[in-house]
Amino acid sequence: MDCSSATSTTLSRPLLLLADLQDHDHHEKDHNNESSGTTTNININPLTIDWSFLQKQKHIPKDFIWPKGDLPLITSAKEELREPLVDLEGFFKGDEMATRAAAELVRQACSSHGFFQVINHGVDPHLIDLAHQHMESFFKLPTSEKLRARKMPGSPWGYSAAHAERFSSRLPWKETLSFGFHDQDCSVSVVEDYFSSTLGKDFEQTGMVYQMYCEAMMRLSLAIMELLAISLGVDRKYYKEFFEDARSIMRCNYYPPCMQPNLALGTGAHCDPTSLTILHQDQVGGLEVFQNDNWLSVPPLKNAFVINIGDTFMALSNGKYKSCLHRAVVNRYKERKSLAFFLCPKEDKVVRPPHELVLGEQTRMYPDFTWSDLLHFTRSFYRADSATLPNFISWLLSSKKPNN
Ligand SMILES: C=C1C[C@]23C[C@H]1CC[C@H]2[C@]1(C)CCC[C@@](C)(C(=O)O)[C@H]1[C@@H]3C(=O)O
Ligand SMILES: O=C(O)CCC(=O)C(=O)O
Ligand SMILES: [Fe+2]
Repeated sequence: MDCSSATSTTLSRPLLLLADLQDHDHHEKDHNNESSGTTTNININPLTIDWSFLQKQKHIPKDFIWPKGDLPLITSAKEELREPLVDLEGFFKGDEMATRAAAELVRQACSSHGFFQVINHGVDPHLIDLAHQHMESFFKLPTSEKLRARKMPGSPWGYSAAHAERFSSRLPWKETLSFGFHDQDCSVSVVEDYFSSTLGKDFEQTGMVYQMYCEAMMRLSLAIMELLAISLGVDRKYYKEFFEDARSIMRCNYYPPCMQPNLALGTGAHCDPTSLTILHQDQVGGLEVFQNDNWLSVPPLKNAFVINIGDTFMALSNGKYKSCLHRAVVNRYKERKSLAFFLCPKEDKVVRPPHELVLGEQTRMYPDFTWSDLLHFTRSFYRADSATLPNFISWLLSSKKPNN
């Protein structure tokens, strides 16, 4: 995308400042956080946030302050997650010995905390760079331009500033751009169509880049699904076939610098409700994983993808693999960006583990459910956090009770 052309069409930028607006009735009933330190008492305009204005303030608005128990102990130097790098080269070549070695690393990591990293993944490094460049260009646009892609009520896709259109406190210190991906109909490039229809001709190249990026993510996802099946000792096609008509979510995360990083969070502690996340972070650092009762930082590796197990795959593994608890912290000086591809099954597919994992005395850990039920739950009733799945199952079972 030629950024100058994008800015040349920029409308005269209306001064979109924080405005005192009636707080929206969000689906989340927030409890205002009692937090230490002076706060800027500005009502967040749910339609937009002027980050350049925000960053000039000495204190962050109260709605961005998280409860003490959620906050990073900024004073402690973060211990790094010592995570094996799973080399996929041998697996891609069909080398059985290398495949078994990779599967064993995956099994150990996923049985404990659902997180590993992969190298020699086969994704073109230039495509990854392009995806980062276009993400940078988009988030650097004037607010009025970004708002042309803003999430409309009822739609999961589009631009959001701090999810201020959904939540009224514990706002994440981030901007996001989310869109859907599937490759069932080869005649349609869903991502290209999304960018062209939402943002116009100037974003055709961006659409092409993210279409190619999502196609690469899909290929890698299916390869990892085969490796996960091997590591679990089940039919190596089971998960690949389950996800062949996947309807996935692509999300660009942009975390501006924050003047009070010890009071804010870029993304609060959570397990992804989805199945598998393939994340590429820039070189700034800020991703943390909860392991052995500790928050550990994940050092950025340019040639690696972060892979984490989500709630839906935990159910697909009958609880053998753990949904990874993670978060993103922010810092005072450097913006941070990450590309997150969330693999999701087709909405109406019943999430059920392969029979090999439910043999004999092994009971089912979770009832049957569909991804559309879980997605609806996170969009309408429950803000995804570290306990989404158990709360979802309670909600699902109670909604099925005959007297409901
Ligand atoms: C299905 C999804 C919901 C979220 C995006 C994908 C997978 C991760 C989820 C999320 C990032 C978990 C933390 C809270 C959340 C609201 C966020 O900070 O963005 C979640 C996403 C969402 O609901 O939009
Ligand atoms: O930005 C990151 O490093 C993590 C983002 C994340 O966990 C998410 O978007 O689900
Ligand atoms: Fe996540």
